[in-house]
Amino acid sequence: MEKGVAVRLDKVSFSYGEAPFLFDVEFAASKITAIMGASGSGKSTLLNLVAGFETPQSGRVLIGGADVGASAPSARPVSMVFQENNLFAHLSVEKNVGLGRSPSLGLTEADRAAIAEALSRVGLAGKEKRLPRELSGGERQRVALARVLVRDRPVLLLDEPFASLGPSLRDDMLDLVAGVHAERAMTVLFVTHQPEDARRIGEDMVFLDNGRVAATGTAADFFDGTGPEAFRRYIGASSGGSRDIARKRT
Ligand SMILES: Nc1ncnc2c1ncn2[C@@H]1O[C@H](COP(=O)(O)OP(=O)(O)OP(=O)(O)O)[C@@H](O)[C@H]1O
Repeated sequence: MEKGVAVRLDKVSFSYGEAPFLFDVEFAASKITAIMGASGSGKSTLLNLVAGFETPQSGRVLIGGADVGASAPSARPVSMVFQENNLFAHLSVEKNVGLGRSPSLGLTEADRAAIAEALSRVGLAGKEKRLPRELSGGERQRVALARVLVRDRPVLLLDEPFASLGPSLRDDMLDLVAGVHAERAMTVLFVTHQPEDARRIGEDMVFLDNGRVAATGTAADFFDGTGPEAFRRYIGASSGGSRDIARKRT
């Protein structure tokens, strides 16, 4: 099983035609880093640059020290889970997970065993033959996580994967991610709007503002009240202050 690897954006510049983004940041190997920032600050763009869905205008994306600039998304050592639309509607749960092993679904016995194990790990044993529409929103995200497990890449990109789920289900899913992370030690980049989610599983924090990295540090530092001023202002504005966040968890 592969261990996590550091992810570095080395002076990566990018633009959709308007205000430019400039990312110069390293995500530590085998850690869960929560990425926060106001809407439009560039969180999804940063993940898309790592995944290879967008191409830097200059600078380099390094994964485990290797420049992945020339690699297509499928060749990069990453898997990604989005807020929704992770699954193919016409394929069963089992096949959606199988795509993590083989894009053509040419599955070996060993692949099938890995798929069954992954589905069991995320609590979906017995639902292999269902179609995505026959699942709840939370179950669909479990299928996406099972696919991450069989894909077994050292970097996991999560783009608000549980944002549409209710709070208690969200906590269950976060605990599942934390459990999988404890087993696999992948490097996780976790985009979230929810300070309590970042606090629950985040070890490190990256705070974006206006297309740039405005602050980095440990989650403990960010949330104990001494974190960066810009971050305190952000969570103060979005959720009524950091002390409320501490309380919400208890
Ligand atoms: N495909 C695109 N074409 C043009 N502009 C885009 C595109 N995708 C994003 N943008 C713009 O780039 C900026 C950053 O978008 P991005 O999705 O990275 O922000 P975000 O921090 O993830 O926001 P949110 O929290 O709302 O998801 C926004 O101003 C957005 O409008």
